[in-house]
Amino acid sequence: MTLQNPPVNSLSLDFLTEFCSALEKLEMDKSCRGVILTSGQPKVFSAGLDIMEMYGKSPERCGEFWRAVQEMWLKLYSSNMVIIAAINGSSPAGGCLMSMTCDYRIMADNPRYSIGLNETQLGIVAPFWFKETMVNTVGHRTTEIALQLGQLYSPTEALDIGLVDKLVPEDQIIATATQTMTKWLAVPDHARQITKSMMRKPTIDKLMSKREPDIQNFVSFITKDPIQKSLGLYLSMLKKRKS
Ligand SMILES: CCCCCCCCCCCC/C=C/CC(=O)SCCNC(=O)CCNC(=O)[C@H](O)C(C)(C)COP(=O)(O)OP(=O)(O)OC[C@H]1O[C@@H](n2cnc3c(N)ncnc32)[C@H](O)[C@@H]1OP(=O)(O)O
Repeated sequence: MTLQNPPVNSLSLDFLTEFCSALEKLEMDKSCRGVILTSGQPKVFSAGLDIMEMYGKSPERCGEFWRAVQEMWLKLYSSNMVIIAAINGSSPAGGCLMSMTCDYRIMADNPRYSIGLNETQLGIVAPFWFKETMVNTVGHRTTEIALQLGQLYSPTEALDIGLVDKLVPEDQIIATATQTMTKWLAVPDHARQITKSMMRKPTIDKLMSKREPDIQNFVSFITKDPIQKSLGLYLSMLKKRKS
């Protein structure tokens, strides 16, 4: 699957809805056992959640958006397919979350790229299921540091902490992902799927049982004046950086 939402594959409500529907089709297609997730945009895997969806929007619209973010995470994290992230660009925040739901992460070895959960840098807080996905990936202590600082890691640093599994030159990323897929698909599906579910079920069940309160929390948090102000400042910083 190639992410195509120019310019930076930000995860808008429309994009998330389309992504989930495409993933569901593949999930139901018994001939499809694995997916390589990559970006069709230069330099960026995904810029994370579309900040415009969280800025100046009505509570109803924010709720709808958050349900779509949850759905994307649930579909990816609980997928029966092998999902390999071919991270061919920067992957902050929601982009990092998306990568962490995959079974294996291969990143382009380019020091200009970065990956991590940088929410605190925007004045917002990564929800518990973002946090738990990171704990499940890199462990508790590393997550504690990463989340409080809102740290973005270079590919080499990300490899060091186990946030990605392999670095390769960018032009070899799909070939490496394909070779890796062959290895993963050599394992009998049922045994691998039950094992994957055993590892991830507690985190998935936790969100499933708290979906509605999690939406309420998000809406009440994101629509608060100081949070809106932080997001506004962050947006203007992003725009200014260009000029
Ligand atoms: C008890 C406590 C309870 C607590 C409850 C908590 C519940 C609430 C939790 C709330 C959590 C919300 C979670 C959010 C997670 C997210 O994903 S937030 C998004 C974070 N993303 C970022 O910080 C990335 C920002 N972007 C960049 O760093 C760069 O754009 C890039 C490195 C990805 C790419 O750089 P470059 O190629 O140089 O492109 P740019 O020129 O910067 O960008 C082009 C264009 O796109 C716009 N843009 C970039 N990112 C985003 C985005 N995420 N959303 C929307 N738009 C984006 C950028 O402004 C440029 O626009 P213009 O061309 O200038 O119009």
